[in-house]
Amino acid sequence: MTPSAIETDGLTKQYGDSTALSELDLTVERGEVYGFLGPNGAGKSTTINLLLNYIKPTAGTARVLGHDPWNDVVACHQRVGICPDRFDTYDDLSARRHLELVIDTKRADDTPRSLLERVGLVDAIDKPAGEFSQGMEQRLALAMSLVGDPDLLVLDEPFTGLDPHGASLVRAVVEVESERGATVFFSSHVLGQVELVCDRVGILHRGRLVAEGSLAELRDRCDLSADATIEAVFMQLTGDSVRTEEVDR
Ligand SMILES: Nc1ncnc2c1ncn2[C@@H]1O[C@H](COP(=O)(O)OP(=O)(O)OP(=O)(O)O)[C@@H](O)[C@H]1O
Repeated sequence: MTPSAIETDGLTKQYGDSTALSELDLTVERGEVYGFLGPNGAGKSTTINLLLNYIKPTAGTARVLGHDPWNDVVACHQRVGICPDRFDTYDDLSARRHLELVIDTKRADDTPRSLLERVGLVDAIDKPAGEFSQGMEQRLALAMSLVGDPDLLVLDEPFTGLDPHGASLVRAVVEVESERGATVFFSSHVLGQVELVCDRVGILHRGRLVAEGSLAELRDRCDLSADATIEAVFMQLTGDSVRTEEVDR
């Protein structure tokens, strides 16, 4: 049986007395587009950083494409495309060179030009990244995440800093990747965009997963009408009255 794209069991991260993530049980199936939502400080980046072995858990386990991210990191990263929330470019290197480095590392056969075409950055192919705007850096990071047709794309806040053209382009990339069979897992505060692309969303609040499901399922859970926006669902589930110990799937 093919393992799930992401599976966590009791995943927990403490910083001193403060709990950034508490006993997260999460399963993202292959081919899903999963939106990971939550207010500032909810634990979204902590979860992503744990899954990518950027930080170690205090407790719990995780599997990424069937691999243990802490003991099998090379196998994990080989088939995962990562678009981080903060991306530091090498100022003197061009977009082309950034992509060549990732293509070499992943032993992929993409070309920088074809990747940059997908993110609308081909005109800047030979420009030093130090001259890029924030949105251009974001597009370059997205192009780098697509190298080698990853089985799992992990996008941390992919819509941040993008104009409406850029946001539409990210959605198109997600759709193409999903049609290709890739799993897409992303965090976002841009709820309108999430609504347009996700099969399922999970909502984190104060380090706990408080709800998970399709938008229709979450509307039902919140007793909201069929035309309620994801923002209305989000506001209800992350209000102070929510009982964070309950996870409703
Ligand atoms: N290195 C650290 N040391 C101490 N506390 C940390 C550290 N990193 C994160 N935290 C805390 O962990 C909690 C979760 O942070 P995290 O960055 O995962 O939230 P987030 O949901 O990604 O937030 P945002 O939407 O603002 O990016 C916050 O309370 C944050 O202050």
